[in-house]
Amino acid sequence: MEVKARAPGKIILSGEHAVVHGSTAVAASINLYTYVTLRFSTPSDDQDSLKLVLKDEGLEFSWPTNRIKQEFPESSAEPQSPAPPSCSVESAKSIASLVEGLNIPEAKIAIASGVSAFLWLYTSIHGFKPATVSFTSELPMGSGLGSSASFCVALAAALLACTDFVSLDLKQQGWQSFQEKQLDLVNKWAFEGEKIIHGKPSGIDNSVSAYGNIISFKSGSMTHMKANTLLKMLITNTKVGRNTKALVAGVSERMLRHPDAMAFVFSAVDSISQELTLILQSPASDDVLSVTQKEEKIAELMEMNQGLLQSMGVSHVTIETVLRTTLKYKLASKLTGAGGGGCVLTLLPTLLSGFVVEKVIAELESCGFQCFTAEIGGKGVEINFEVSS
Ligand SMILES: Nc1ncnc2c1ncn2[C@@H]1O[C@H](COP(=O)(O)OP(=O)(O)OP(=O)(O)O)[C@@H](O)[C@H]1O
Ligand SMILES: C[C@@](O)(CCO)CC(=O)[O-]
Ligand SMILES: [Mg+2]
Repeated sequence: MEVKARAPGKIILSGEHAVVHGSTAVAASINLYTYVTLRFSTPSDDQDSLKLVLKDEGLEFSWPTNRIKQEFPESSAEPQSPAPPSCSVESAKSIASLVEGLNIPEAKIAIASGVSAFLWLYTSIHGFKPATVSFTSELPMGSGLGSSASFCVALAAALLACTDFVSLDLKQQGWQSFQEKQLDLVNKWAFEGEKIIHGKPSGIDNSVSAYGNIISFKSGSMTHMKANTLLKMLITNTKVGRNTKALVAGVSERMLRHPDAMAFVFSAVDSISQELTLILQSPASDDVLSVTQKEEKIAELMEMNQGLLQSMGVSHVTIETVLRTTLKYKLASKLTGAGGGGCVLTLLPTLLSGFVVEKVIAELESCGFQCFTAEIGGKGVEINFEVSS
């Protein structure tokens, strides 16, 4: 049996980091995906191992099923429960031992946390069943666009689609969506994977990757919004690599050093995200004046949020360069995702001429950055049972 899943990346319009500490954040899916293909081995394959293929990295890993059984003697080849367990200290040790033997090249060592999340989700759902699981992604990894969450959501979706916990139409052609209850399950499992990669995720990234659209998220509860206001964002990748786990830990340390001041920062971010939620939920309008007024408010909220992100210590010299460059064209920008490098959003107002957009992009790209646009607020994770020839 072969199944494919794809899960989108995301942009955070407001509230990253503060959301980890209970503030509201607003995020939207983007039309860049991580794809996974899962194929269980058949007796004729004569394959008694679990294979992981990371196509973009040119990496392939394999674990004999006996080796997995040795680390997880309690696991079975059939899924035991629909509810995701959290990775215990014992299981984390077993996973570390399975990852240690892989000899991941030093330059690609960041991949180890993704491999660990893979092993945890796979063995928790399908035990030691032999299979080949391949990934490819349109998202730049570790750049603030939710590559880790889309990796976990796509994987959880493909794994659960092959269990009795989720019923899908195996004969339907092309991509199909999950029902709400099934999405809840996929999202819960993906969150466990994100915990392995991030340490302390808020859950916003996996939620927006699972459900799609635009969501306003606070302490695990969310309001789903359709994109009433058509937002056009330029995404600039500074190409400075960073790691969400370390950045989230850095903000928590600052919180411990300055609890009162940071509580005000988080509270200000909460107000910004709530105001943004109201703007995005307000009825769509064809009237140019009201569209422009909305965009001006959104631009100002983005600038205020960026200032607060700076005070959390998660900006970066390259992010500041993007901010300065876009400000020359009177355009508002903010970092998106964990910051520390990665991607920056710039609001492109409806009335902005294509000529100006081209000039901004040219100037940003002359600094060595990479610019692109993406569609915002599309579908979440989907599944496909078509067997490719
Ligand atoms: N396609 C993939 N294959 C393997 N591992 C992946 C893949 N995508 C993401 N990962 C794992 O996720 C890590 C990047 O996650 P991280 O949370 O730091 O960045 P991000 O998710 O891209 O950005 P943000 O969390 O700010 O949105 C990678 O180092 C790797 O371990
Ligand atoms: C930095 C953070 O707020 C967003 C990363 O995309 C972390 C999280 O919410 O899990
Ligand atoms: Mg991430």
